[in-house]
Amino acid sequence: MTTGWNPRDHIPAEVQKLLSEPQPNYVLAFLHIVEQLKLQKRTGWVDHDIIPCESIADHMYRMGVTAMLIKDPKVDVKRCVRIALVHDIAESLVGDITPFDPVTKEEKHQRELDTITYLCDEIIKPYNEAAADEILQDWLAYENIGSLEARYVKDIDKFEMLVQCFEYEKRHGGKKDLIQFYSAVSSIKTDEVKSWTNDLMDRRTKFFQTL
Ligand SMILES: Nc1nc2c(ncn2[C@H]2C[C@H](O)[C@@H](COP(=O)(O)O)O2)c(=O)[nH]1
Ligand SMILES: [Mn+2]
Repeated sequence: MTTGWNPRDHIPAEVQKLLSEPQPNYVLAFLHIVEQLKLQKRTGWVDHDIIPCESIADHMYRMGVTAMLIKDPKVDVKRCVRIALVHDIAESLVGDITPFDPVTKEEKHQRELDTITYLCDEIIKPYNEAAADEILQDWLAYENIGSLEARYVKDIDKFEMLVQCFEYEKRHGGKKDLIQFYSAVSSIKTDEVKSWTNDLMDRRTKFFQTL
C-alpha cells in the first residue's frame, strides 16, 4: 500500500452499497466503477482549458481501434487491443495523473498497482477468475513494457494523445498552446508508430504555416 492511499476509499457509494449485499452483483459493480472512466475528463486537456475534451475512456477506446491497424507480422494484435483497453483502468479510482501533477512516479505506480490488484482480486475474480488473471497480466505487461505488444501499446498511448492534441489545435485555430504535449514524440520507439507520428508532425507543421 502507498502513503495511506487505499482504492477502497475511492469506490463510489453506489458500488459500496452493491458490494455490501448478501449476494453482490460483481458484474454491475465492475461496470459502475468503469463508468468513472467515461465520466472523468483527461487532466492534461482540462489543465489547458480545452472545453469540451475527451474522457479517459475515449482515449482508451481509440487506442484499442488504433491497435487493430498494426501491420507488423511479429505482433499479436488482439493482445495489443486487450492491453490498450485495460492500460488506464486503474484511473477509475486513482484518477488521471499527469507528469506535471505533484504525485511521484512511484506513488502513482503504487496507487495504480493497488487499484488493479483490488479490482481483479475483489471485484472481477468472484465472477470470473480467468478474466481477472488475464486483465491483471494485460495491465502488468503494459506497466512493465513486458512484451513487443506492450511496447506498441505504449507508443500508441503517446500517438493517440498527439493525434488528439493536433485535433484540439486545429479546432481552436492554433490559439491553444499545447506544445508541451509534443515532448512525447521522443518516447515513441517502434518504427511503425514512428512513421505515423512523422506524418502527423509534418501535417501539423503545414497547418501552422497556413495561419
Ligand atoms: N499537461 C500535460 N499533460 C500531459 C502531458 N503528457 C501527458 N499528459 C497528460 C495526458 C493525460 O491526461 C495524463 C496521463 O495520460 P496516460 O494516458 O499516460 O494515463 O497526462 C504533457 O506533456 N503535459
Ligand atoms: Mn493512457
